[in-house]
Amino acid sequence: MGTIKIKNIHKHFGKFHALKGIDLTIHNGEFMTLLGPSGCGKTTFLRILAGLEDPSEGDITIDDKEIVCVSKHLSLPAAERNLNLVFQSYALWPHLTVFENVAFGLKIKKMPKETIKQKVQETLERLQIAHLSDRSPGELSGGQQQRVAIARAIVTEPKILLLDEPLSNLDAKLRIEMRSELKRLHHELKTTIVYVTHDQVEALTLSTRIAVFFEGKLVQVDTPQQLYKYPQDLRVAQFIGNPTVNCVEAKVNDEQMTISSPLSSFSYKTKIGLPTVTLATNPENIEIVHESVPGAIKAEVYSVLPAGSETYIQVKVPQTKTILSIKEMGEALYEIGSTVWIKTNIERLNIFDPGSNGKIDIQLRPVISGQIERTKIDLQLSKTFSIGTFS
Ligand SMILES: Nc1ncnc2c1ncn2[C@@H]1O[C@H](COP(=O)(O)OP(=O)(O)OP(=O)(O)O)[C@@H](O)[C@H]1O
Repeated sequence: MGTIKIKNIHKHFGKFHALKGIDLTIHNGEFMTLLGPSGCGKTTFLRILAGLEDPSEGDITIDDKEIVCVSKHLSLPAAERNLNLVFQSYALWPHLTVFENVAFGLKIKKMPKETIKQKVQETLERLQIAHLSDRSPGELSGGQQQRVAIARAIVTEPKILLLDEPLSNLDAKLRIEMRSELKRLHHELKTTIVYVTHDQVEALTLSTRIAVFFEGKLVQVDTPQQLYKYPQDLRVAQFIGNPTVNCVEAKVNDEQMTISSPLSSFSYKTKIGLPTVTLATNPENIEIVHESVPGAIKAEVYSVLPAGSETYIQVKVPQTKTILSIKEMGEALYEIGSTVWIKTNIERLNIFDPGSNGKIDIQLRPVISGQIERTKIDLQLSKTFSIGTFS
């Protein structure tokens, strides 16, 4: 078991309010990633979980056992929390061999020699480093050292594993390799993992859920799929996705219940009460079409970036100078400067209040004019939108 319940955690460093009331439940066996830009408070939060830092306010329980309760002046020492922490810098003991590094925690627990030998051997094999058993850390590559650090953390079978940017010192190829190793390990061990990163691809690929931090606050906790498709905050939308999400300002006409933007124009059912909103959509939700079909907008190809299995295309919407990113699978051949037509899937459009960054949940109605010059246009029929004609 390894369920962590965190209630109303605050952390002040002098006058600086680093964590501002964090509430989060991490379920047993979850791979929970703490994601956010540099300085948002992820590491501080992890250090509080680990017992390396005390919060200024709040409670933490692990499997209903209180480990932190500031009002009762309670904070269990790190060693009594049944968790292990792996740092970004592997922090291996340089004078000990790989075997001795991994065996250390078991020796402290005074396990019999034979049991230690067997457990260490099993763990080294699991991480595919058994052949390096007699080497010292100085004789290992960065990736091998990282595996030793992880082996050392899991050999004692902690309920909870805390990982602080464990892959950030590895090169791009090794990072990808280690990502799948970590995912496989989590699947096999079923340990609760709390993982800190500022790399959104790492978060999306590894996690069962992601907790996104901004400026000391938890902004959204969701599965990677939900977070990517339905960000609840504009900052989350802008942080997740590669290439980054397309954001455009759109004018709201509450009298006519219409929103017009360089991306798409449509009507809605309930008043918004704001003069402008921000529309956000991921690059794969915009399609390049080669003629002026209903709902399409004229644009000019600005750049074409082939990336092997996919192609990133940027287009400029002439009247507005807006540049949009589009992702197409496979090889896409477009001439820079040529005219294309683009069509946005409005079902995959998220709408935000640019003031608060919060998501606006409004019921959208059909595209009323796909073109910047408003011409009479037939509306598309989709399962959620009704048919009609606007002029
Ligand atoms: N001991 C400290 N004293 C004062 N301020 C601190 C201390 N530790 C952290 N901070 C501040 O608290 C904020 C959060 O820091 P933290 O290390 O948790 O951020 P982070 O999200 O992990 O960033 P990064 O990804 O760069 O590691 C930062 O503004 C940092 O400067």
